[in-house]
Amino acid sequence: MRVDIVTIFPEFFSVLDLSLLGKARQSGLIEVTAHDLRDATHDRHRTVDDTPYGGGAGMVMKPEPWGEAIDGIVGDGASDALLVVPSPAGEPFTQQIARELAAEQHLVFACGRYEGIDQRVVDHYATRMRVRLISLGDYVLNGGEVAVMAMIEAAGRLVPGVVGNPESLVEESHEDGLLEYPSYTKPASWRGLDVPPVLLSGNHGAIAAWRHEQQIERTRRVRPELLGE
Ligand SMILES: N#Cc1c(-c2ccc3ccn(Cc4ccncc4)c3c2)n[nH]c1N
Repeated sequence: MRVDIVTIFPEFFSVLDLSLLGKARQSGLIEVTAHDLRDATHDRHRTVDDTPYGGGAGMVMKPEPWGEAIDGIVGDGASDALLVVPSPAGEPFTQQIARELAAEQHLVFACGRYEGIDQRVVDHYATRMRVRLISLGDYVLNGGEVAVMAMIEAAGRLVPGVVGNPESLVEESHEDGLLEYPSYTKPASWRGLDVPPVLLSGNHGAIAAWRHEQQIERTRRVRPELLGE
């Protein structure tokens, strides 16, 4: 998988050199490149924003630098890459979307700032490639970088070979539509709190049943809508 990120804060993504995704990059499973949008400007102040047509507070990101930056990644014609634009107006990011992103060969993320990116950037690239506006959640961030970091981590860990033991991906929250069961490790008793005895029983059938019941109970308590309730 190739991942290109366009942002005015490319250094924000240096953290992707660490941990699991760092290993995936070193092994060539995932190639991540952060591009500085200001490298696609040509004025002395490296301007990427301007006042909004129609008035209003804040600034809007100019279309020209975005056009030059994204063309520099996908060329100037049609592209099979998927352009992902984090936006408060986007579709809610879910595990299913993470799976869909993980199946892509080439992802291009456009990280906006200020009040967002001139709409014509999305409109233009929608004529040349698939474009998805995706929201991290129903709260307001100052830009797209945090959202893109979450999307890259959520999708990257699903890319075959990135996670050592694929089994560990199966029993996670949201993977089967339920929240995950509680986990325990040694010691068997800690500050007067004991590990549920069934987990020490060695009875794998009873353990699986208990874990599933815990998933249902936790999902009903915390996220009843996932059960259609
Ligand atoms: N994904 C996602 C997001 C964002 C988000 C994403 C990109 C940009 C670019 C600029 N801003 C700032 C802004 C713009 C317009 N309205 C309010 C704030 C962004 C916010 N906020 N909340 C989310 N869940």
